[in-house]
Amino acid sequence: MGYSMKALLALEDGLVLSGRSFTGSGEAVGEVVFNTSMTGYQEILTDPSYKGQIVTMTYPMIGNYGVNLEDVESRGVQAEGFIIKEYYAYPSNWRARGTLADYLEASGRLGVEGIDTRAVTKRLREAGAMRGIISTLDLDPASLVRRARELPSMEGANLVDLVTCTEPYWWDETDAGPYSPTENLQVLWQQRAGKKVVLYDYGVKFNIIRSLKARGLEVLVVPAATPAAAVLALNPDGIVLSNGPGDPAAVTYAVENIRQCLGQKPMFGICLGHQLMGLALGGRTFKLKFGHRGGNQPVKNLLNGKVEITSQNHGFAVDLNSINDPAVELTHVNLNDNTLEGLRHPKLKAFSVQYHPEASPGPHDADYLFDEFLNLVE
Ligand SMILES: NC(=O)CC[C@H](N)C(=O)O
Repeated sequence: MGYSMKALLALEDGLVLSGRSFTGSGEAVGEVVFNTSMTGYQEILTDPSYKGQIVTMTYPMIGNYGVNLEDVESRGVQAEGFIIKEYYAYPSNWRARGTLADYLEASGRLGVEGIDTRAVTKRLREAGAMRGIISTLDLDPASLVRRARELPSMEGANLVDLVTCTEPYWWDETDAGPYSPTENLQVLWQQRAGKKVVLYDYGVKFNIIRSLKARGLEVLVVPAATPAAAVLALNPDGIVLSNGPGDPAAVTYAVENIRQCLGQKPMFGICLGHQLMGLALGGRTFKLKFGHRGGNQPVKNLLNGKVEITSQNHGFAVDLNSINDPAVELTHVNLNDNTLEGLRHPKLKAFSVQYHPEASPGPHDADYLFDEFLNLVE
């Protein structure tokens, strides 16, 4: 609060806009993407799928309800930086434990306000997602644009390795970490009874795990590179493939593990997990122009004709025409651009969706997918 330090935003196409830091001095680099959610900034900032990205919000005022202890989707802020129109520094909410500015600053993340984020969004919609920089340290527009152009592309980037857990752990709401590293997988597995599923952590949002737990499933979270053989040796009741950052095609070891698990156990993939399942089924992924991020994406369920309003955050997609296996059914399609939103392989008891049934933030229309997974498990 009280900061009025000048900050610049530069995009690789040469656009440079001037704003102010609301978190002190700093800099962030990454792919600049827009999110159309009206609320939920804390869930968005802590979603590991935003690794490598600077997020801008189309909603014009951010910070009004502060930050709290519950609305976290991982153990910290994951987005590289945050760009908003107007920061509101005096939170009003009974759950608030602090301000967004302090939260970002404590994580070493730069937040910039005073940017016409709708203009930025229009630019990204026209040109596609772009690499960019926000900075209070380098205020030379030409230098910033040059540096933005030198950043690595999101295409081909394996960012899963940066966000997956390092050791397997059982999820408890009260203790999302630190993870207990000592047990081997088999010993850990025996610690719990009941229906147990393994969740491959590619950068999981906590609400996926909470949604599984709410249905009575025990969830063992395992590092992304855990070999399929080690997972199958546990004889789990099901396998969940989480969301995560970066280019799915770059996570080749995950595709191979999923291929080995398919048909062995019921499987459910979400977002990156869906893309990886698509690849494992022989499909292809590609980068969308500017992606889908927000809580208002209309998706048609082709099995029952119903339209769901969904929560989304992705820049890549599975090519609808790339899966030749006739046993694979397309189950969901995006009504804005007709891209693939869901598929299933009934014989293999596997299904996946590109969007986020766990919401957080966003509508709960697609919550039923967790029930469908529970049915497969049972
Ligand atoms: N939320 C996710 O899992 C994102 C998947 C992938 N990183 C994408 O951008 O498409």
